[in-house]
Amino acid sequence: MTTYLIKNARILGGEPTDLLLADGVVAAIGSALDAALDAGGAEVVDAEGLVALPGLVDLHTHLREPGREDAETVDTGTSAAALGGFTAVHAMANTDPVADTAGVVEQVWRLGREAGHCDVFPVGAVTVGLQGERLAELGAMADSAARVRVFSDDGKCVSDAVLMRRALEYVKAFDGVVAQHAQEPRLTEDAQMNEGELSGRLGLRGWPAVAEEAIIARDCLLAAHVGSRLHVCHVSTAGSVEIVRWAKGKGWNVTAEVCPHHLLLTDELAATYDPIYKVNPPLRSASDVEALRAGLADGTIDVVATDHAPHPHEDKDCEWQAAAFGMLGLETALSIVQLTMVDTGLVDWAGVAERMSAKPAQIGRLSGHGRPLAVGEPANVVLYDPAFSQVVDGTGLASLSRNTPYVGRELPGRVVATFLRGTPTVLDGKIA
Ligand SMILES: NC(=O)N[C@@H](CC(=O)O)C(=O)O
Ligand SMILES: [Zn+2]
Ligand SMILES: [Zn+2]
Repeated sequence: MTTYLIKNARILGGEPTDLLLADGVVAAIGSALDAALDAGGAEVVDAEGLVALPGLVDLHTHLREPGREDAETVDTGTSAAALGGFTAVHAMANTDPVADTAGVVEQVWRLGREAGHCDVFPVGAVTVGLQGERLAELGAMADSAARVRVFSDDGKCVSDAVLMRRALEYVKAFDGVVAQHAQEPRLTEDAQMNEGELSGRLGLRGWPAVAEEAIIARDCLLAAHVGSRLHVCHVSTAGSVEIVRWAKGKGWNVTAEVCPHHLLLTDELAATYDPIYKVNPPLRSASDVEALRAGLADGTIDVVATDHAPHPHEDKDCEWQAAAFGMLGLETALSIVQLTMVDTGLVDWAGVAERMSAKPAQIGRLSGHGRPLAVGEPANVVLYDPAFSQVVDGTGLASLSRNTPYVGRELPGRVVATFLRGTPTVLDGKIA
């Protein structure tokens, strides 16, 4: 196994130092590590000007395999993840077949290992076939080789309160968590965009904030009632932030995520009628964006999760109403977080590491990820150039799909290298 000597990296944005990666761990940190070169030899990586972060962990990725390999595969999706600085992703269960059995989650987990770009932790469905009728075999998925700890019907809401309660109760046995896609179905029938003055003007059916907030409030109460762990997917409104803040204030075991696109983009983009901006939950108002940034900065929202949702062009290049919900996220996540949270002074690089590595790993109960960059820890490392800037053209993506909403935008930053347990998955900004 090759040893890597990373020269002059700024760990969490601090002073330049060297890191020696050997045998899968961070073997040494400091200056004068060149002795490693003389003894045995090491590959040198020049990290002058680069920030070193612990490998990023995504709690919310759609890899589409099995079933929609025309949109993404485990191989292409995890390539995109590595290029985005991720060393672990949680693969959502809304595949075909649905990941609602030990067999399917083990298949996805194995495909991740074979691809080798990052660790894949399958999310198990809460209900059989995401149908919201009866609980899936949560225990068998937890006990499988895939060791599932996160359960979600994402794409659909577990709207039945009794089922949600049972799921919350059940996952306690193995310290699991239910990740809820908070969308009250009756309030969002045929909903197309954020409900407001603009949806009326554009003639697109509105998606009211209360449809999200009502489910979050209910689920916080349910989680408290049964003493279980709730995670709220893709929080998108100021009111949702308030409810999560309230639940945390009560000491309840509730965590929440926000997506990069909800930290940057607003519902005004729907006026283009370009379905590239169609996403679930919808882009909201500028004041929601502000509240989401503030909530992420003060810790009310625990993590950034991409909700990377690839769709082939025939499902996106069509009329707004007919188009699929969802946008790509893995390859641009860190840049969007730099733009919206770091360059605005809301969080520093240590804060980014907390929200994109440590906390998501903790919520997913991953032991080998989200660890600090310290001697003896797994060598999961991202080298990132925050001074870089580029206009996104969208052609060089590793994802099989092309539905990124950032084409034509100037974004800061670039992932230069990613290491998974000491082995590079990305070098010079390319798959290693
Ligand atoms: N976010 C989306 O707009 N779409 C997701 C489903 C989801 O995350 O709810 C998808 O699977 O395409
Ligand atoms: Zn969702
Ligand atoms: Zn999703």
